Amino acid sequence: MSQKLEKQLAAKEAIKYVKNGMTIGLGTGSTAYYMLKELEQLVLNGLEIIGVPSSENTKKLAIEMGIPLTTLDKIDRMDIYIDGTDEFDPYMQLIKGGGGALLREKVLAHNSNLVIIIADSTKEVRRLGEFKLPIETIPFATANIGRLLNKMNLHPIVRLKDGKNYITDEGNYILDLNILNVSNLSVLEGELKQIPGIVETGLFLDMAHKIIVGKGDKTVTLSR
Ligand SMILES: O=C[C@H](O)[C@H](O)[C@H](O)COP(=O)(O)O
Repeated sequence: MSQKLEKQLAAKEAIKYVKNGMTIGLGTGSTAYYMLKELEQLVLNGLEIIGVPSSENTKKLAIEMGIPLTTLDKIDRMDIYIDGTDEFDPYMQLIKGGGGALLREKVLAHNSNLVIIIADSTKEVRRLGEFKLPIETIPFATANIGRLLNKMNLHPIVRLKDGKNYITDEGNYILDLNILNVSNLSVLEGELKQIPGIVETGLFLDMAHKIIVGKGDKTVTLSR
């Protein structure tokens, strides 16, 4: 079964949690795209929901699909947040940010009553870290932070796009870190968040309430 079908199945399952009148945080990426397609259909069929997009890209797609939108400054909390992930482990911990949207995604997930992660089966790992950990840094401090993280053996790589620094929706840069040798990820999260100029990390620890995984022609749901 293809990854595409597994993503679609996971998205269809996640959408079952969406009810009339809900406010929904809309994730970013190729898996979240299928969730948007499901919502597009529900909205066409008369369901009344409001989405809060986690990126300019998702905002554009949602507008094209006719999904009503609002912004975080106009609401208190979201009923549900639905998004993909780059990796998840058996303890439901995640690495996100492969698409560079980690900062707004983490803000929305933090402000949602139910966080549902959708994934194809390739995203499942025994231990996080095959995928490099993205962190978002302010341009002013990125080179300095890079040198510091090198000394911490995290081998930072500045993310590029078309030969230039990749720029996030918040105008920041991304460093991708090798965390394979890190034994305690919550300690690492604390250390990174204490470095001025690091705005956010792609470690989503204890944030996912459900992970819906497409596996072949079925889905498996992990719940916290
Ligand atoms: O920044 C991007 C997000 O964290 C995505 O949810 C993540 O990269 C997974 O993307 P995809 O569903 O395309 O694999």
